[in-house]
Amino acid sequence: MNSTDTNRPFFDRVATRISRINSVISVGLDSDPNRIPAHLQTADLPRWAFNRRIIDATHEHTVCYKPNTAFYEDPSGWRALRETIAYAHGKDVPVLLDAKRADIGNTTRQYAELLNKADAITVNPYMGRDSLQPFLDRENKGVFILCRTSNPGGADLQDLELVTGETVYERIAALAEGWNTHGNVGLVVGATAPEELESLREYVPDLPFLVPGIGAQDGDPEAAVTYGLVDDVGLINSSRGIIFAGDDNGEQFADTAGVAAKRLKQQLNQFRDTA
Ligand SMILES: O=c1ccn([C@@H]2O[C@H](COP(=O)(O)O)[C@@H](O)[C@H]2O)c(=O)[nH]1
Repeated sequence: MNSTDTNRPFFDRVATRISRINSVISVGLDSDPNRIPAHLQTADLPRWAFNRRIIDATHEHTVCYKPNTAFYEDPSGWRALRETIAYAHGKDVPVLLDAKRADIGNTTRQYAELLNKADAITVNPYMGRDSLQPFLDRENKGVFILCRTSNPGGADLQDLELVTGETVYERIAALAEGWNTHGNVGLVVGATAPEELESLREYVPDLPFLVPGIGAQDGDPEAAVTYGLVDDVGLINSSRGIIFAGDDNGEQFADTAGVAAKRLKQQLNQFRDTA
């Protein structure tokens, strides 16, 4: 069964890939133009040249690629991203756009077009259900709602306690569960907040998590796996920790990334029930 067949629900496709390659890692393609090795800078599309080599070296360990759109939002960047998505699909790896979108109706309908080519997206719940509806309506695409983010300021708003006694992040999780009418919703919960990860897993036992924050942000890999997965389905992401693993400006950068992806897969597999 194909993991990029959009006739199948996103989380079924992820489950297929997890069991096929025995891995739960998402590789973040945050291909900062300033960090692309010198020998690729003269390519027609340096970010695409870089990503192609990273995909070649890492795909056998990778459940999903997660390009953050921040690194592609210029004309040649969008071209590089389109090529990257098609290439990942050619390796049967789904692509999750980390775009953190949402807006009022007509604008958010336009944002949801980002899903035409990709398999899943991250969205921001701040504007409420109608701002997410066009994403949620795409039944076979994954929608990951920011819940408890990994950055230090994630606590500023998300940890506030409401009059109901819940925290803001718990309220977001409860709302997300109600919005999950097609079974295509997950939450973004950072590995840098292991206690919140644990309490959210109890709060919403059925929602898979996308867990960023291991590697460069020094989050907790054991908590990421233990609480991020539901029936062994979820995505544990590392971006810079893989694609810039050696901080290697030379031609070996892709091999170094491949070794880092394999090592992370093996590290995370120690904490899975089924590995
Ligand atoms: O809470 C969040 C939400 C998203 N991210 C994104 O994930 C990657 C992490 O990159 P690393 O290099 O592995 O630190 C990046 O695209 C962030 O924008 C997050 O870190 N935390």
